[in-house]
Amino acid sequence: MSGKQVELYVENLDCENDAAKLKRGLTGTPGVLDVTVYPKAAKVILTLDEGRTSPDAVQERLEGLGFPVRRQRGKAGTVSPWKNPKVLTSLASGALLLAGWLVARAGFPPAVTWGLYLASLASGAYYFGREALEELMLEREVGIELLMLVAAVVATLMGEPMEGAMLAFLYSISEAMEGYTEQKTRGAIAALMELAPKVALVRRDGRDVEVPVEEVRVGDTFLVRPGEAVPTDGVVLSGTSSVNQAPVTGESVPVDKGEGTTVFAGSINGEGSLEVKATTTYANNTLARIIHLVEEAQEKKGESQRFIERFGRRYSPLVLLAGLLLAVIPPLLFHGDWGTWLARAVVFVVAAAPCALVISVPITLVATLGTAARRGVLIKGGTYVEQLATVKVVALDKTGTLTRGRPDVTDVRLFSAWAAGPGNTEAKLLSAAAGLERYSQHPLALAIVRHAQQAGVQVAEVQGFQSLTGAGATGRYEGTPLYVGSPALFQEKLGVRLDALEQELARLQAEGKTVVVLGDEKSPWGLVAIRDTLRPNARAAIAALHAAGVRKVVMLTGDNERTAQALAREVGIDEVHSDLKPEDKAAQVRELTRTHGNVAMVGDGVNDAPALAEATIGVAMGAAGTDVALETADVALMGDNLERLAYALKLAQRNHAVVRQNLALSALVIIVMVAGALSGAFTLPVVVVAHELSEFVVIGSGLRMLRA
Ligand SMILES: Nc1ncnc2c1ncn2[C@@H]1O[C@H](COP(=O)(O)OP(=O)(O)OP(=O)(O)O)[C@@H](O)[C@H]1O
Ligand SMILES: [Zn+2]
Repeated sequence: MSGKQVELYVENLDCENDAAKLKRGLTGTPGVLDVTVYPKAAKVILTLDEGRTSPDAVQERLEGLGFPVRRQRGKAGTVSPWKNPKVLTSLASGALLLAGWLVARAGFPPAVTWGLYLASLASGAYYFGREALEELMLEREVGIELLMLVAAVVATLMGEPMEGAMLAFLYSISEAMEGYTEQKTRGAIAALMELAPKVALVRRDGRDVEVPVEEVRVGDTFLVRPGEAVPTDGVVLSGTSSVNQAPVTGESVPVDKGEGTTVFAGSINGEGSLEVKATTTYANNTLARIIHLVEEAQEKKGESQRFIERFGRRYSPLVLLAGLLLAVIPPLLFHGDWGTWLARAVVFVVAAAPCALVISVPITLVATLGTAARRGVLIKGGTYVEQLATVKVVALDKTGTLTRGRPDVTDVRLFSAWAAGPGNTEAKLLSAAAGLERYSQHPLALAIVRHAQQAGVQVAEVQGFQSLTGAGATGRYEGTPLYVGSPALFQEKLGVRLDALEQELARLQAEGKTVVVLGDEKSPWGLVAIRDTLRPNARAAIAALHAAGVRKVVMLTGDNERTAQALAREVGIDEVHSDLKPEDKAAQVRELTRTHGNVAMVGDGVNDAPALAEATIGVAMGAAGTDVALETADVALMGDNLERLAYALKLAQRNHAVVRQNLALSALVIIVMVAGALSGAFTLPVVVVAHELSEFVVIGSGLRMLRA
């Protein structure tokens, strides 16, 4: 059964409890086939059977459940806290608490004071109390909310209504704060969408008309004037300009754009005017996809978060049980005073509640993922952040990763024996080589075809083209089989000797050039040397990786040893593995993982897909233009800058440090407070305040990851 997918952003959805409630509310609604809730993004993705329901009906249902639909994404960060019901009930609770206290001091009868305190308790506990009970009854789980509710109610029953009310008020305000900060943190990424303009100047019937960006269709031509932002992704039809694409790639150095180049939504045009053909709709542009992927990543918990959640699920019931035993055992067995021990039990339950512990990981992670994305590094979930922090080896593909992947022919040499034949010229060699290579997508093939065309050579007709993966290609030229490929293909597979040009070959390879041989089954015709330029900052990027604590930077390539070594020396690579087939690359990655630990593999996905899949973390570079890389990589560097990987490693290490500090701090606070509670040194107000303070400190500390 297939249905229509609808993506909705809703208000008031800010934690797992809300998510569970929303899911319960919608599941079973007629026509709703599937519900996926993204609490951190405040987003719901629904699959609807349109025959039985409509998006409007579902919106109404959501409104009824207390989750009204927001009109636009990206508004998350701008939602006013004064409209949030959790904030409002909490503030009411505070006001009533204050009133109760004032009234008590003014000497009003206790009934009035009690009334105000009880109202404060009810208002403060309205949301978390309901959550506590729903969790208990529907999911059979004891949550922190229940610990707090029980403590507040028991304190009140013991004749301390002010303490009960204060607990409810402080806990509710910290909950509201937590929800609000999380919303704001994740809003930071959705706000990127605001960078794309609201209207586009589209050419319709020969005139330029302003239309809302949502109405731009694929294939439309739109105009981007100097200084304007690009409304959606497209290919430049005419004009030249330098464009700042920082929202997408995180790099504010302007990039030159001209006919045939790609521009991304949200980029800021420089001095020139560009005419662009839209390649995506507004909803599907790269910026929107980045936001979507980050929102998904923010839901994907890392190992440590899952561990803490599991721990929390077992720990909270134990706290409640221990509190119960604490209240009854000493009085029953050791003649303790009932009142004293009940009070201590209440203090203990609050002291031991693991609020700060539970929040420390997710808040930090949400901030880290958002910050990384704004700097052009898309990390697909908590697990990868954790693994990035402990990367030991970085493996790099050569073509397209260390080099630009747009090689050029530098030298052509003929074998004298072949050149002695009638009509055997460089032009004929190039014509035949280009005839074969025009069927191949390999960067080397493109270089050869381009060179032949520039030399004004007629490209020959070749039949029966066949690609020999990782070695070259073959086809029939003037009736005989012809081969183009690596020297190894000729020497080992075909048994053709290359002696006459052996020295020349070695010299070219030592210069870092890739040498391709052309020849038939009996004799070689000539050599074509091709050089790909190294990326300008490759050397700096590799130094940065070492500085970030990477033990080994390794090159994995299908090219020959000499060429690979020459390039590796130029950029400071530690180890080279050459002449690798795609499956050999994967095997190398496995071996590196076994001997050193976590391996990050950077590649372009052309002949290294198996290796990318095998690595702990598969990293794609220049992912902004290529959909597949963006979707399949574990970490996507949006721009073409390898230095961003070192940035990602450092960011992950900082995330790791902040999480560790947070966990240590919250554990320490719990230990001190529990000790104080058991010994009777701390009263309820003391632990409540300390508890909430520690939570604020942890949130504030996690938010440090927003700046990096
Ligand atoms: N279409 C082709 N034309 C000429 N030579 C080819 C072709 N395809 C492969 N080869 C030869 O086979 C070798 C290995 O190719 P492969 O695609 O595995 O790796 P690569 O492009 O050299 O480098 P990397 O593995 O770093 O991407 C090339 O260096 C080249 O010598
Ligand atoms: Zn708390």
